[in-house]
Amino acid sequence: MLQTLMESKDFLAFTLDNPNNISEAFSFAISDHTNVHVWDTGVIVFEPKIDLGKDVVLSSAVHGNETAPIEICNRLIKELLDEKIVAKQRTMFLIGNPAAIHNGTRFVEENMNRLFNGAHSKGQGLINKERIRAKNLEQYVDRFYTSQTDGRHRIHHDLHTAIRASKHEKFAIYPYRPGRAYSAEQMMFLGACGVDTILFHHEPTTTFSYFSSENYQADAFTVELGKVRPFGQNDMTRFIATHEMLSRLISAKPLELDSFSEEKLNLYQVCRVINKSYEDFEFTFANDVENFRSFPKGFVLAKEGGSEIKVEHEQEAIVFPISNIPVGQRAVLTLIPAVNINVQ
Ligand SMILES: O=C(O)CCC(=O)N[C@@H](CCC(=O)O)C(=O)O
Ligand SMILES: [Zn+2]
Repeated sequence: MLQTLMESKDFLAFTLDNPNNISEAFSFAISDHTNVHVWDTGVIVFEPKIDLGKDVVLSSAVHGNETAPIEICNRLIKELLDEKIVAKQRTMFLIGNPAAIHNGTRFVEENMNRLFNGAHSKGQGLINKERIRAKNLEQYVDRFYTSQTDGRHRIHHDLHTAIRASKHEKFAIYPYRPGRAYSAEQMMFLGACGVDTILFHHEPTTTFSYFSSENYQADAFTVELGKVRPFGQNDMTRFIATHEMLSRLISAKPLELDSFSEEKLNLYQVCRVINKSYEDFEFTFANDVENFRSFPKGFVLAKEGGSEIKVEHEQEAIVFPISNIPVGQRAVLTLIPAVNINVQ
């Protein structure tokens, strides 16, 4: 297996050749500076012999058809294996759902980004591969973060692309983190990646980024890097800044971040999570309405079960509208401008 990987240095191809598992974990060294461990299919850890105190998780393909993040991560892995860059921070890459990548779909049986923080084992339990994989991914994150002594800086960027086009092309969701201030430095890092818009979530979720944030106090984000496209159709020039900043992060090159100012970013707080309660749920607006489109008070956003769901604030912007989901799941988030955000 090592030979196959090192011939191509293409970890994505290696992962897709082994979509369910690998026969056994393996390790090797890059020159005398980095140990590399492949713990499972889609799971590769770079451990510098001397690191500078950060534990960085970069995950992609939690949704299998969101290809741009997979290409960005695969390029970084290749550059590390080729020694074009040298890791100076412990870094784990996770390719979340290889079977869904093969399928070219968001998921095979169940949306994996609703299965974290233990949700995989609730209800009917570990009944499908996505539930098992979500549980395993949690265990890899746990092993990666807890195998070190305390006091390290834990970071997790869970990289996605959105189904719809967005008024703000790149944006991040900052998971709910009661009692912890939001990090000015992390937000300016995202800004330097071209991610100029942050949504502050207001309640616990079952997403991968919330899992790392809540359980390991990681600076964790769901990062949306643009609109979903199949392999070969991403304009990789749109990700130059993101690639550059992630490369600097893991190789501990100067980040040269701007000082934080609310004016430099678009800051929204989640106002309402609207779940689908009836099978006949439907939006009133068209499929090509962009994320962050704002609607006035009283506007009917959706209809279901004979009633109307209306905008309640002066203006609410919508993000992630989706109606072909199971009853009980999130159909859309509404946003208002963020106020009184505790930033340090
Ligand atoms: O564009 C969409 O409708 C969905 C894009 C996507 O996968 N978003 C994530 C956001 C996770 C979060 O809220 O942190 C998701 O829905 O899982
Ligand atoms: Zn996604």
